Amino acid sequence: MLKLIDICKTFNKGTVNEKTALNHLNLEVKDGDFITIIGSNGAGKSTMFNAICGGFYVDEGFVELDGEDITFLPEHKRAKFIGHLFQDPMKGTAPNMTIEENIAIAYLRTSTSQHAYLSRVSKKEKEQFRERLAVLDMGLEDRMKQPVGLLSGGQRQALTLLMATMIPPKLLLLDEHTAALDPATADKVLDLTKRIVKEHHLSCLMITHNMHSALELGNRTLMMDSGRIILDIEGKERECITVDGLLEKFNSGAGKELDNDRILFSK
Ligand SMILES: Nc1ncnc2c1ncn2[C@@H]1O[C@H](COP(=O)(O)OP(=O)(O)OP(=O)(O)O)[C@@H](O)[C@H]1O
Repeated sequence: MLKLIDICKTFNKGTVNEKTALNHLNLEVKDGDFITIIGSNGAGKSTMFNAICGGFYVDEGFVELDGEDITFLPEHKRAKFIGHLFQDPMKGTAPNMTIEENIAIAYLRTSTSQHAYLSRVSKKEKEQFRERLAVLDMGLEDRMKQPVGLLSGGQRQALTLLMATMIPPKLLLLDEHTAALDPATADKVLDLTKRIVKEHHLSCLMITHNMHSALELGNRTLMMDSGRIILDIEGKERECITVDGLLEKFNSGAGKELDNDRILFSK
């Protein structure tokens, strides 16, 4: 459903700070794929997500989604069908607006109606928001009139996930979305992620620095280095591989040892 074809992206071209972040990268995501992504520091993982969601236009190559060329579609238009979560729980929600208003904005995001105003969200729709919030099991359904800025990082990340999937996106991008949370909260948000992805049969790409999560979640794992995908495993090969085996594959694919301490600590 998603195709990245020969994508190149270089930052600060022609200066001493020139950096090739994506180097002829190719990827084909099948409908319903839940892909975990792991890689060295500065491998280009977040840049690949930006290429997909339109954070910038790529220098070379094409981005196709469901057969449509979206290479030059602006980010705000792609946001109608691509959900994107970041490591920072403060991103993705408006802190001074209430939980209810934030959800309403997410709900109206895909609307093409000229009358899609917050004030037009009906009582019945608000009741649906409440039901969805209750599923998070964080008591947020009783705090709908409170500003989002009062929530903890974990509550905010769970809410952002709910908002990104309120109207199921064609593609969900998760950029280390649990990395800033304490372990117990991170587990809760990961569980929720699994449930939501399964419930809506979403196609999902998730960057993680946790090698166990990379192998346990989803159906396919990519490893990246120097702007390229150096390993792409699924099926039996993925089922049988251990964390050490994955590291060995990285070393032989990249021709060097993995330099990401956060990943190595999670081993
Ligand atoms: N806007 C930018 N301007 C200049 N250089 C950038 C920009 N964004 C990314 N880079 C550089 O491109 C390279 C790839 O960065 P990217 O953030 O995609 O890596 P990553 O794999 O997500 O890394 P990490 O795991 O360390 O977060 C890095 O060298 C980074 O410094």
